[in-house]
Amino acid sequence: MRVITRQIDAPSSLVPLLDPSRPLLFVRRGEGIGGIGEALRLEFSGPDRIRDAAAAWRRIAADAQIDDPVGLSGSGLVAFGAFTFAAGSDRPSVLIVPRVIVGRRDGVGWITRVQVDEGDDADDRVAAAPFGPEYRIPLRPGATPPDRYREIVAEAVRRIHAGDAAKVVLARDLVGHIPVDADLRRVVGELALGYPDTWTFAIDGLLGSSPETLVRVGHGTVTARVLAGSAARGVDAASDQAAALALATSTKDLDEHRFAVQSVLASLEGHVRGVAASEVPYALKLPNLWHLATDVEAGLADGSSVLDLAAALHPTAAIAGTPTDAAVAAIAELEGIDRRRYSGPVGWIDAAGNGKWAIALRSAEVDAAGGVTAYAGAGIVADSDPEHELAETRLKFRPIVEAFG
Ligand SMILES: C=C(O[C@@H]1C=C(C(=O)O)C=C[C@H]1O)C(=O)O
Repeated sequence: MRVITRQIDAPSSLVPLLDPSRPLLFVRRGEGIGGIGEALRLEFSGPDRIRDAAAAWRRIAADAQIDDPVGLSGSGLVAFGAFTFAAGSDRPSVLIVPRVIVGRRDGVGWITRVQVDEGDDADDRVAAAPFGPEYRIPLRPGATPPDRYREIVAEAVRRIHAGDAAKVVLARDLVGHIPVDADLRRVVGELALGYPDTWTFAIDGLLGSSPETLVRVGHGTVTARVLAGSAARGVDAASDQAAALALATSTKDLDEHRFAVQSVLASLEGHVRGVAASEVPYALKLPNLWHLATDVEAGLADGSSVLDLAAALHPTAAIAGTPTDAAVAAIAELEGIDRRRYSGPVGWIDAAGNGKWAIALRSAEVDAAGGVTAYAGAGIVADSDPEHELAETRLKFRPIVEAFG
């Protein structure tokens, strides 16, 4: 592959530049990268899907000729990726190298062109195209309707009391249908506008706005943002403060959160040095929710790429549970849905192994026939209440329900 990056005037928004039916995007606060076309697409499956992708990418990156005078996070050769939550999903996990990548960071814009074969002329006209017709679709209960969700939460609580696991994250689904040729940039644009502090992504039909950073690597530094423990926002300033305070002092939520932080620290062990994480989590404010959050920072110790670390981290206790094997088995048995790429790693990696990966939450998968499946879940612990957990999933669906509606 020959890869050439050049500086351009920073585009005010990347979304209008993308392909309406196959947008590729990873942004936060208006900064990040978008992709057009596919120069290379690799698919992975099975228990080693992330590790296999990390190894394949190392070989591809080593062979590429890269001319990148811009040198910012996301410039040069980049692959976007989305991985399934489960090893046995019927969906593939993918790495996609676009033909053209556009980026924006610190007021600087750039364009990267990727040439695969000699004489292969990338169509380099990148222009904003007007959005297609408006559409608004409802998302309705899917394979796991609310009644069933209450039942499986109650069953998980019973199993936790019986000692099978300490925490199990259970999700349910909503389904809908968009018109043929619907412009997916509309949904992505809504998400980016409504949830600017989250990672807004669009990769291979997986669209969403996730507040949770699985892992980031850059300049030899590794960071993660662990979320677990949630509460509804208050209706006014006083009740909102009270909700945040109640969350930050709730034993149930602090327990749930501790499991998630411990799983991240244990997975990073051996790969990092000098780990810094706060003793107590803070309350992270989103438009729809409060979350307990812990930011983790460390130095990279072993030359791992961001995908190597994603492979080590996935699935964290934030989206699977504790202990991992028992939680994953309980999820497969109780949920009765294929999570596909929901709660899997989603993000990008560059030729040096740096990159940014989020956990695909607050998201939906759009298939080729226009079928939409959205997922949201909640961490179940010993004193979880089914009605409360159901209400929490409703709040977590809000970004995606509103973006499609
Ligand atoms: C499982 C989801 O979110 C995860 C579970 C949380 C919780 O149980 O409190 C909070 C944030 C995420 O780690 C989801 O959004 O679907």
